[in-house]
Amino acid sequence: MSSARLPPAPASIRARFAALRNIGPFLALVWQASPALMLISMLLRLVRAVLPVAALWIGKLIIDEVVRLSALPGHPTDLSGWWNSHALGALTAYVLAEFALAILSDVLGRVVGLVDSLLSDRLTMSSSIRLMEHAATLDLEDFEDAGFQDKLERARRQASGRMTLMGLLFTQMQNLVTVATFAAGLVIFNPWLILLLALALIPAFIGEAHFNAQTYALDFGRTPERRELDYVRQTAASVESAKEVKIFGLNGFLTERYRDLSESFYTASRKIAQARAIWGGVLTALGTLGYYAAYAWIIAGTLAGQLSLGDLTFLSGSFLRLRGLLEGLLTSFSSTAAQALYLDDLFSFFEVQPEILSPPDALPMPAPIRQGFVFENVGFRYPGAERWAVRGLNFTLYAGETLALVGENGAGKTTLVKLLARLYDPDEGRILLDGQDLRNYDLDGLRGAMGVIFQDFMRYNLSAADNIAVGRIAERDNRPRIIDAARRSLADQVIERLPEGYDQMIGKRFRNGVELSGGEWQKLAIARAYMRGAEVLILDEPTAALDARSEFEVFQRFKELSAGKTAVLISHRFSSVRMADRILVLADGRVEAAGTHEELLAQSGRYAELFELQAAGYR
Ligand SMILES: Nc1ncnc2c1ncn2[C@@H]1O[C@H](COP(=O)(O)OP(=O)(O)OP(=O)(O)O)[C@@H](O)[C@H]1O
Repeated sequence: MSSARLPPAPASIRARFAALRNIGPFLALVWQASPALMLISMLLRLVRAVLPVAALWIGKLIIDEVVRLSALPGHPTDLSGWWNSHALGALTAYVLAEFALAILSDVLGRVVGLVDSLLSDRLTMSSSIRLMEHAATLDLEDFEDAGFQDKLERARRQASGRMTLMGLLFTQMQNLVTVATFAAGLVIFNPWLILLLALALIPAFIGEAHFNAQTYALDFGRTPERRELDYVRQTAASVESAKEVKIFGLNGFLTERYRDLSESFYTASRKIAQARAIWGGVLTALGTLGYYAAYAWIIAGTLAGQLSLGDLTFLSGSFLRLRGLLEGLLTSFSSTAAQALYLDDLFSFFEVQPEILSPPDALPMPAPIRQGFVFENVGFRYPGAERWAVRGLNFTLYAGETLALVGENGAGKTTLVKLLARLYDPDEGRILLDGQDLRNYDLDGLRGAMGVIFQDFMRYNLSAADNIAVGRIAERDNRPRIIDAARRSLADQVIERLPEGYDQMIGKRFRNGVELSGGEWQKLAIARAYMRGAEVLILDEPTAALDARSEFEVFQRFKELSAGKTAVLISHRFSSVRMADRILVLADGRVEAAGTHEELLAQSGRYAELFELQAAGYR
């Protein structure tokens, strides 16, 4: 939790400009989201960019024409007189043109808004999908790492929340073109004035850049706390936690924790906001000074007769707009750099690469498996852990046998299963499958041939049918296969009682969802193993909540139905374990003993001791 362990936040202004390198890849991302929309947005903005200078120029022509007409000797004094004089042709044309420009600008504004919002939706969608797709390729080890979780969290926020960057960039490009057109007009009168204006704005720009960097550093350094904040808020009010929160009266504790965390957030960001407001005010005043110096020059020029009244309005209008535009450009340039820093998170997430991969010339998964799996001196330590979870593990899982794993909590049973499914690779030794290292096989093929139901299996808030179909999602529409799997795992009896049967939404998260008991959930989960139809079936204690009769039946069927398949089952109930062909007793990450139920009892070791303990409980 300490922020001291975090890498230093890139708060310097140099780092912020370095982050601008992300703009290119970002625009590529926008382009991939929808080339057509991006092109339309750019073109429309280009047209919109030149409209302000055109409108101002026509305004100047109108004023000069009015001044010229009113200076004509013996000119009419009322509107009908003017109308009949036929002298208003040019003026009428100017006014109509100005009107048409105003309408065009409004219409373009709306269309650009629409196109941008569509494009931004597509961008959110495509980057979220890319994020999900990339996350799916990464290792389990990555997900169990807190630093990775922080990175994922920041990338997720970037994918959905930071899409303002797109609008910001596009508007900046449009404003740049507008600035160029105004500047081109002004350069004719006096180029030094533009320089004056630009110089006056630089301090405000540096100020903005500085405070944006501080805000980012704050956000960056506090990602772990923010995750905790979200976690506390969710725990205080979620279906999963409501029971315990009520019974243990945790509400006050959680609210207090939330308050403490968010108070410190608030204090830190208030400090930055206050400093930004004060400094921003002072530095902007400098910019205003530059503007009025230029304004004074224009007025003096008009009084001296060097500039017409139309020139005066055009120039002062241009200056006013230019000042606003330059100020906007400089500050938004700085916030673009800030947003680009956040992009670092997204792109650096995309750079994380999985380590558990298929080799280039991967072996196909053998079907059927002929010899089985051989663990040769296998050792594994979880990342960052001091203790070995398993070490010096030597045993064979023969093809076609049903092997039970027993051992006390933390003995390494689940770890062994994770190694078998290559969710992790061993740090020492190797696992052979039919004589070849497991790492030489095609990873998708290997995982596809395994059906593992973990003790902490997922409770999907999906329909009953889909909860089973996840075992082999490609067969989701194969209802007979789903029903068959349910029958084998005894889940059919649970589903029969649901008001909408297989189409019943399960879980309390969505409307019309029905909650199941722990044991009923387990029967659904076990059906996934049958749905999978895999060659290697592994049940890692997903039966703990089943009543004694159900567990007996489930394992009895499991034994029958997995005939000819390689199967591993983990259970703390000896009545189930004894059905296995062979039993491995694990202790402290090693195989302590192996044999059939009878053989192990005869050895009078840990197995016999644990069996006796359980049996005594029933006498
Ligand atoms: N993700 C993890 N990160 C770090 N250590 C872990 C992780 N999972 C398990 N361990 C550690 O590895 C050891 C073996 O755990 P494992 O889950 O394999 O035990 P188990 O025999 O399945 O226990 P149980 O009967 O309680 O399910 C334990 O000491 C545990 O603390």
